[in-house]
Parts: sequence; structure tokens; C-alpha cells
Amino acid sequence: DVFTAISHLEDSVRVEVELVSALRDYISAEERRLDKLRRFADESEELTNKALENVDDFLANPVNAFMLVKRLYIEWNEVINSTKSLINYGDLAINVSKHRANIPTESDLQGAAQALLRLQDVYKLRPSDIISGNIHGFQTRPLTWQDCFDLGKAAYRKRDHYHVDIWMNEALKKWKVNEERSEHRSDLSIVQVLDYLAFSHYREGNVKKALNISRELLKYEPGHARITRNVKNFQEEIEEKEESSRLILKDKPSVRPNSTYLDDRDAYEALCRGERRKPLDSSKVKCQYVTNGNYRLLLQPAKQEIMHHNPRVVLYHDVISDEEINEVIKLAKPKLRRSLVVTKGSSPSGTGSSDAEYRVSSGGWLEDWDGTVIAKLTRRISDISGLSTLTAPEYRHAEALQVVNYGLGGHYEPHFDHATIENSDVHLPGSRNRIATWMFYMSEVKAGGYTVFPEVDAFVPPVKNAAVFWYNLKASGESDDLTRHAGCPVLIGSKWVANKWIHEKGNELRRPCDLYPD
Ligand SMILES: O=C(O)CCC(=O)C(=O)O
Ligand SMILES: [Fe+2]
Repeated sequence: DVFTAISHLEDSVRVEVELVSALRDYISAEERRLDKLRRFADESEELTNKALENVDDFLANPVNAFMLVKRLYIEWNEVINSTKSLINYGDLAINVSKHRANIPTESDLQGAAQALLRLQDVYKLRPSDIISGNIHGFQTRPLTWQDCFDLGKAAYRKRDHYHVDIWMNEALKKWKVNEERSEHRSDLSIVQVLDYLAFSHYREGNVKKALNISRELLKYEPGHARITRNVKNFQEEIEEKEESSRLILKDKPSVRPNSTYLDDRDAYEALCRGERRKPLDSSKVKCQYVTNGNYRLLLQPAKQEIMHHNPRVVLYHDVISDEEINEVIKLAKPKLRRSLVVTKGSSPSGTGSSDAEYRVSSGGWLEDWDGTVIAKLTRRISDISGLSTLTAPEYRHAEALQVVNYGLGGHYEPHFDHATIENSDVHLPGSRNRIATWMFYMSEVKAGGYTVFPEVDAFVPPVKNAAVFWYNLKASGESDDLTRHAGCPVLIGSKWVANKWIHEKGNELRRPCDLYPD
């Protein structure tokens, strides 16, 4: 019993001194933790305020969109986990679970990173431009070394060595610059970057590079057991190989992977960048008013711009109003689901994951009876194209309207709209093949997002309020293989389109079959 002797109480005083000091340590640790949370809340608030000034403009920039996904997935999860055990966590927990569906997941982060890497490749963006946050003149917050590291990690997960090499090296460069300014607290990060980089090189067969990088890593963390073992193994492997082949081992340069195995990828991407585009033969008419002999077009003929002659691809200007677009988007939003691709292209079987990258968008179908605006548009398509677009169940001459919104860096790689010998899944039973494609452009895309035809180097810019039209089949009903086309990745902005696929059935007399294809 402490109270029975003053000398015991003297000890208690000393104990209390120690307790106070421990409590003070605890309070400072809590304050540091709270400071960190407060800084994170301030930063997030600043960013969301900026985003809210104009959400469309903000998300139009793919770097902003990537960072938003990253912040919500990684940083908020950290916040949530670090506060989970605390007493006052309740409200935050309720909010988090209420919004679960809109909080990005790991696969969203992977998709967002993949999108940035796709844009980097297709539009030949320099890493330094992406890092400085300047994409075609649209400015965002610059990337940190951690952002570069996350891009590298996303590439690593896809076994995409080419991008691991680029982005881990960018992370290193940035990390070293920061170090010179002594903005660093621990060496953990650089060790992680080097670890990824070394192993990625090793997987590629670049053992010498893997060895050098691992040695550099050991300078930062001399006792690292696994890396020490790797260094030994890499050395042995190099010696063995050089002995048996009597050649000095050389590292291969890393090349960009062709994940969807497209033969015409380079042509497609060059067109997207604006290379290979040929001007139309200027001796031929380019713009004209058309009525197709239809009395409904007499007072206001359609404004037709010819984009290509063979196959004939035309763009009709001002065929859907802003009000109609808003109505269509409103009707479609609740129906949007991730687009699936039926065709596997020519990807070797067993490669699996490539399908996901083939088409990055969400779509929904609208029938004529889903809204008067849809029935009106279907009628207009018929008036202008001269084809039947009846969509009553007993008279299916065309499919429902397919409304599509592209995602971050969204695109649709080269494909045919109609059924071909390799791909017979697209036509409706009984209504035969997709004779023609009509596609409305329903948003202004600030950069990228062209519709391109790599077989003939034709291209159509996504002009808001316009619609593109072409025949997929020749007059004989044969496939017109020159209509292979693609939707280029959206670089800046959001792309909405709506497709109407018109079928052969019901159009036998409007576009009669001919003995000769042309
Ligand atoms: O978005 C584009 O430009 C092309 C879309 C397309 O080809 C399709 O949806 O079938
Ligand atoms: Fe298409």
C-alpha cells in the first residue's frame, strides 16, 4: 500500500514524471497523425473545390481523372484504415459504406493507369509532358514521384516491362531531385522502385541490368537479404551463360507490348495522331444539301459532308439538337453498362486479358418506345439515309439506339460493325446483316476520339450534333472489308456517341441487291 510510507509516495512522484513524459509522446504522436489527416483533408478540399468549378473540364483531363481515382482508392483507404479503430470513427464509417459503389476499386486504378499509358503511346506523349501535367495545353497538377511509381506498378501488374522501365526510371529521377533538395524522410521508397525495376528487367531476360540495379539498391539498404541473394544468383547466371555461349550477354531494348494483337495497330494509331490522313480529291464535291427526294427534307435539307469516297463515308451536320442530346443522355445514363466485345480479334487463344483493352466504354440500348425523342431520331435517320429503320418487334429493320460513353482514355479498336466470316455474332436473327451504320456524335471532344478507317486512311472528327453514315455491305450483300474502323482514344474530354445499326431486312427495295458488288 503506497500510502503507508512517504518513501513509497516519493517513488510515485517519479513514476508520474515518467507517465507525463509518455503521455506527452502519445499526444505528439496523435497530433502528428491528426496534422497529417488535416493536411489530407485540406488538400482534398482544395482539389475538389477546383474540380467543382467545372467538373466536365476537370475530368476532361486524363491526368486529373487518374489522380482522382488514385486519391479515392489509395489515399482515402489509408485514411479509413488509420481511423478504423478509433472511437469517433462512426460517422466516417457510415459515409464510406453509403458511397461504396462510387469509390474506385483496385481495378479502377489499374484501368486508369492503363488509360494514361495508352494515351502516352497512341498520342506519343512525352513522359515529361505527362509529369508536368501539361497535355495538349490542358494543365493539371504535376505528377509526384509516387504517381510515377504507381504508373510503373500498374504496368508491372500487366507484365508490361516497357512501361515499367519508363515510369520507374521517371520515379527515380524525380526521387533523386527531391533528395538533393532533401525533401525525403526514408529510403524505403527508392528501394521499392529499384526492386520493381530490377525484377522487371530480370523477367525480360536482361540479367545484367537486373544485376546493376540490384547492386544500386544494396547501397541504400546494404542488409537486404533477398536482394543480396539475387545479386549472387544473377552473377552466377551471367557467368554460366557467357561461358556456355562464349558471348558477352547483351540486354535487349524494351519494346512496347501489343496486348490486343492487332495487325493494323500502327496504322490505326498513326491515323489517330493525324498522320497518314490524305486530303479528299478536291475535284469532287465535298459538301452538299440532300433531300433524297423525301418531302420531309424539302424545307430543311440535310447538310452532307463527304469524308471519303470508297467506301463512301458521309457526315451529316446538325442532325441532332443539344436538347435532344441531353434527353438521350438522360434516358441512357441509368442503362449504361460496361461494353463487352463479342469479337476476340485475332488474339492468340489463352491470352485472355487483352479483351478488356479492346473496347473501353459503357453503353446502353434505347428503344423507340423508351422516349418520344428516340422515335423521332429513328425517323430522322430513315428520312436522311433513305433506309427503313422500323423497330417494332414484328418489323425489325434496325436495332435499338446504342448510346455509348467512353471512359478515361476510352477507345474502340479496329473492327467491323457487320457480321463477317470470322465474326457472325452481331446480326439479329431473321433481319440479316447490318447493312449500314449511323452514328450520332453527342459531345464535343477537345482532343482525340476521331473515328478512323485504317484500311483507307479515312477519318471523321467527332463533331457534336453531327452523325456519320456508311454502308458496311456492298450492293451484292458482300462484306465491304474497307469499312474496318475504330474509335480513337479520347485524349481530352468526354465522348458520347449513339449508334443505329440498320439491317438488310426491310431494305431490299430501298437498297436493292446487285449482281456486281460495286
Ligand atoms: O466511337 C467511335 O468513333 C466508333 C464507335 C464504333 O465504331 C462502334 O461503336 O461500333
Ligand atoms: Fe463500329
